[in-house]
Amino acid sequence: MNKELYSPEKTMAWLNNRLSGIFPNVRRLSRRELAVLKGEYPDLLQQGEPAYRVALQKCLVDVLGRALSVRAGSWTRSLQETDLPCLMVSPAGQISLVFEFSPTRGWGLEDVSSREYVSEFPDGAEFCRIFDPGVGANGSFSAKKLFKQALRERRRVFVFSALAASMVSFLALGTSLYSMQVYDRVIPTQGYSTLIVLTIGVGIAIFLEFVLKLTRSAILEAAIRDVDSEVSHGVFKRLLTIRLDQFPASVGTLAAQLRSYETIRTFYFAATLYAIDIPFALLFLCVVFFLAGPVLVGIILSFVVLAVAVGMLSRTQIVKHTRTGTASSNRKLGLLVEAVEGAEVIKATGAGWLAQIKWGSLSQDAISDDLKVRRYQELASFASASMQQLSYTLLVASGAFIAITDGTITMGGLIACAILSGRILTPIGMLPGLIVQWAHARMAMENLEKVFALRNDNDTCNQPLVPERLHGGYELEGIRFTYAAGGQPFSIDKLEIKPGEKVALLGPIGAGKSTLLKLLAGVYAPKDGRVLLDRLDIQQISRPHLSEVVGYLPQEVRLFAGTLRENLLLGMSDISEEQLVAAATATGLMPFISSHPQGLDLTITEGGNGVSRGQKQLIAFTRLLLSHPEVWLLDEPTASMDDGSERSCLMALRQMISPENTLVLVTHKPALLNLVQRIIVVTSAGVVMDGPRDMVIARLQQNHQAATGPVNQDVKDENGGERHVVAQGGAE
Ligand SMILES: Nc1ncnc2c1ncn2[C@@H]1O[C@H](COP(=O)(O)OP(=O)(O)OP(=O)(O)O)[C@@H](O)[C@H]1O
Repeated sequence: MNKELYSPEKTMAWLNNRLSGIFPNVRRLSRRELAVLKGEYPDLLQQGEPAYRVALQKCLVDVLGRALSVRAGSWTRSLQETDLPCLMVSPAGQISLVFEFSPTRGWGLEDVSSREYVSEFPDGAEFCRIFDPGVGANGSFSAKKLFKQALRERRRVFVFSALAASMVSFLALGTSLYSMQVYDRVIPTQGYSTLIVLTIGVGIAIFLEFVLKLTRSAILEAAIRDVDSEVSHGVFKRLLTIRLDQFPASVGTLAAQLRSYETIRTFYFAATLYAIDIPFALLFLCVVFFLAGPVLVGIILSFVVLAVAVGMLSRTQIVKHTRTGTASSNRKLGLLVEAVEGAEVIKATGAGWLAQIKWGSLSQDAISDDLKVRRYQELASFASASMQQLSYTLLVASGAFIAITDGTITMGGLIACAILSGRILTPIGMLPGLIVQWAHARMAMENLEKVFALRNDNDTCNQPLVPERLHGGYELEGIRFTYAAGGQPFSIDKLEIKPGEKVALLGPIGAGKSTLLKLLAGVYAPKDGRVLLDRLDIQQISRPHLSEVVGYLPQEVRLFAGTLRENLLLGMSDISEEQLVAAATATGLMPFISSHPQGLDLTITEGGNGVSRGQKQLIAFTRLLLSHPEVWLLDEPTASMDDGSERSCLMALRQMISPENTLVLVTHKPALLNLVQRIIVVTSAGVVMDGPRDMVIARLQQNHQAATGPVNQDVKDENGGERHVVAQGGAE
């Protein structure tokens, strides 16, 4: 037995490499993350029965797939060329990757230690397709692809649905032919025994139809749940990979756009089921033709034309009003979010009435469009119901007329046609509603595609770089960056930061210091020019890898709902309790943790409510210390701290930042300048001063004195010594 094939550690490492090689947007897990996953599979795979190993290997694929954010399809016993790449588990519990099919060499198989071509798979082997939801062949995301992929995966459900629909239709045919037989044969001949047999037969048919419908509905429900989970997974994944500078300004619009996948999913299912039912309506139409001739078929076809016309007419109006209505309701949602988050300011400034007026006017717009959409929807549904009744009446009247005048239709035949017409007219009557649903789904898809069209992290390269080690040397040349909302572009002609340099960025408010820091963190991409980190384009370095190496502490600290411990360990998995306590002690967070009865399990509510601004900053700071980055990018890290906390944080930074680590610091606090040897002064015109710390401070003070007279304010630095405040606006 080849033990390597059963080793979860080796299998995971091998699959991790192979899958991230196959799918351009799949990030390779770090050794640390793999170690955590592996913890779930203590050498169990090497023991046990083959069947047990097979189950564990499947579990391993599932867990690893979820961690890598790829999806494993359902396990099957057959394999087609179109299903590649896929994973195979042999009956002995060996896992292999089926990577290609060659007409001459056969199936390409690879496992932990070898590669080979085989013409046949071992008996009882099981396969599962591996795919990246929403990712096209060229690595591009598209909402349409995401849905198509999810539905294609469940094509078996639709095949079953079609089969069930065909059986239900034949059973329905039985019910209508039963009426015909009763009227034409049983009543004239008084055939009681025939009546009993026919009635029992129809009773069984009705029961079977009921069971089939229940089964079909349960299977479809499961498929809807699966599609929903897959699509929502893909949509959320897309949200997480949008590059930060691409995020739309309105939260309401973005949330509504992302949520719209539910409308699309509902339509896709309704349309697919409708399409499955249509051939059977045609079958019934043929039966009507044979029983009653072309006149009755003509009446039904006229109803089809009218139903489509009603649907299309109302669709145009619905699209128009949905478009304007959606914009208003998105703005309403945005205002709601703003009002909740800014409740403090609204109360303090007494601006509630202004928000109320805005809310009122947006509500009016939204409701008036909503009502118009509703009106056209109802118009379509009432018109189709009336037309359906009219067609039925016309059908019966014409049938009766034919039966009286030339007798080509028997009474039984007419009754069978009337029953069958219900089966044909009902789906046709649903057509206007479906057309309306299509209009909504198309708009939802348009909105979702707008989100999918936003640029994402690492979208300039197919296989993002994962360098073994980054030293933190930056080179920026010809940088030009503009916010999507517009405004003055931020530009830098040339800037170099050597590995291990400790730099402060100073400048007046709104000069672009935070923007520059985000460019250095790689979360923003410049419009022109490139930010190079260790000579590599930072946009080509894998985003998750960059997050591990580059520690970026933003100005606005955001905590997430959960516990304090979860917030401190965000994105990290192998931090021990001792390390956590040591970091919290170093930053001065420990007294806060100890003073609270829940300690590290303190509940943090959505948006980080429940802790003060300074505490939030301390938590974020402690989190950064725990992550041990190579490059430290700090945006006013102590802005909300008191002197004591600031001193603790400064000491912690001194201890943690090694001489090899690069530090870029934005600050308005003089005490922090003790950490750096170089100062870069930035204004809206770009870099205006750059040099050794003391020289730049001296020049800034000279500029300040020249502008305002010799007024210098002295403050104590972190060690209690006197320092001069650096004039932030002095460079202007
Ligand atoms: N999300 C945004 N959308 C549009 N413009 C923005 C956005 N964020 C910042 N700006 C603009 O970009 C410019 C630079 O902003 P930035 O936050 O980088 O300045 P800063 O030097 O860090 O200021 P401060 O010292 O106040 O933090 C400002 O004029 C600001 O108005």
